[in-house]
Amino acid sequence: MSATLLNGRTLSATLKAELRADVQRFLDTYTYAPGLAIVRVEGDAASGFYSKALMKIAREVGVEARLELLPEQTAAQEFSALLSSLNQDPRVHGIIVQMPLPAHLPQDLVTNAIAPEKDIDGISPVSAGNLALGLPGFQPSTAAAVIEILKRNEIELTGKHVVVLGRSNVVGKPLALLLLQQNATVTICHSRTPDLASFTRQADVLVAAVGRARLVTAEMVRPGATVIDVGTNALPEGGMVGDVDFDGVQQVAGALTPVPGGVGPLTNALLMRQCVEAAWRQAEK
Ligand SMILES: NC(=O)C1=CN([C@@H]2O[C@H](COP(=O)(O)OP(=O)(O)OC[C@H]3O[C@@H](n4cnc5c(N)ncnc54)[C@H](OP(=O)(O)O)[C@@H]3O)[C@@H](O)[C@H]2O)C=CC1
Ligand SMILES: Nc1nc(=O)c2c([nH]1)NC[C@@H]1CN(c3ccc(C(=O)N[C@@H](CCC(=O)O)C(=O)O)cc3)C=[N+]21
Repeated sequence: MSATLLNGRTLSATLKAELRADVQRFLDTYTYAPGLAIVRVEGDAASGFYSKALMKIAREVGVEARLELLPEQTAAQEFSALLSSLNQDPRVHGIIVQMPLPAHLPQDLVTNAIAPEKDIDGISPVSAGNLALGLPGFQPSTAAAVIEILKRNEIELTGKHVVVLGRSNVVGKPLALLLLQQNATVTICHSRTPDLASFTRQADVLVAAVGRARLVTAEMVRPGATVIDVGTNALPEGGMVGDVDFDGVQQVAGALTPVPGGVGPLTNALLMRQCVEAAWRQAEK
């Protein structure tokens, strides 16, 4: 047996086409483009790649993006000052702060400093609270991408057992909440979970968001299950693999996302969608 590939690139192209049309409607209505600010503190190589990818997709859909690149040593005060000026800038509708940040910048200071209406990656406590309560607000784009890929491939979630590997604030935890909203039965596993395989083998849908290359092997997957690989792990020998052993797991899974070309491209498209959504909401106020 060989799993159906869930292609994130074609899905991302579809979303981009939808977004271009939406941005055009916005431009026809308001004469200025939706604006995005990408805030990156130097130091983490992977998020450098992510910034470039976001600039590119913004250009493709017509969002006006600017990159605020700060040196690694930036003081907390300076960082807050930048965020508060972006909060007040009427041409900036969405703000994304690239994670991870250097350890000297307190996480709560940063997340609290983003105005909730501009928090398009859903990292602030207000956004997280809205998500937990089922109120409208912005969702972390990676978690939203996982839901989108399942929905657009018509993979049923109601009543299904979804096992999420990883409990981070950007992926695992918000994803579990979104899955509950979709009426799934959700199990969250993490580094202290003993005998991971005993949980993963029960999954109708298995999501890996761990950051360990090829952690999920074929024996851990129930035959026919859907497997979503969020992991992006750079290999020492070059190249990138997911948290799933693709070659082995594709023999048993019913459907599987590749890395690259799976969740990643969709994450970027969904962040852009939330930015355009933020622009509409701010313009209509
Ligand atoms: N494609 C995309 O758009 C994105 C991809 N990513 C990728 O997704 C992966 C996860 O990212 P992120 O959530 O930020 O990572 P974090 O490092 O913040 O969280 C990893 C989670 O995995 C758990 N974990 C670690 N080792 C194991 C193990 N051996 N068994 C079970 N659970 C384990 C940790 O448990 P504990 O809490 O106990 O420490 C933690 O909850 C990374 O590869 C990252 O690069 C991230 C964001 C976007
Ligand atoms: N606030 C915040 N939100 C994030 O969502 C966030 C972040 N910070 N910091 C960095 C990580 C990383 N991340 C990725 C997004 C897309 C790809 C992606 O498009 N990957 C291509 C890889 C292309 C290639 O390298 O070949 C793919 O999977 O096909 C990867 C990684 C989001 N992150």
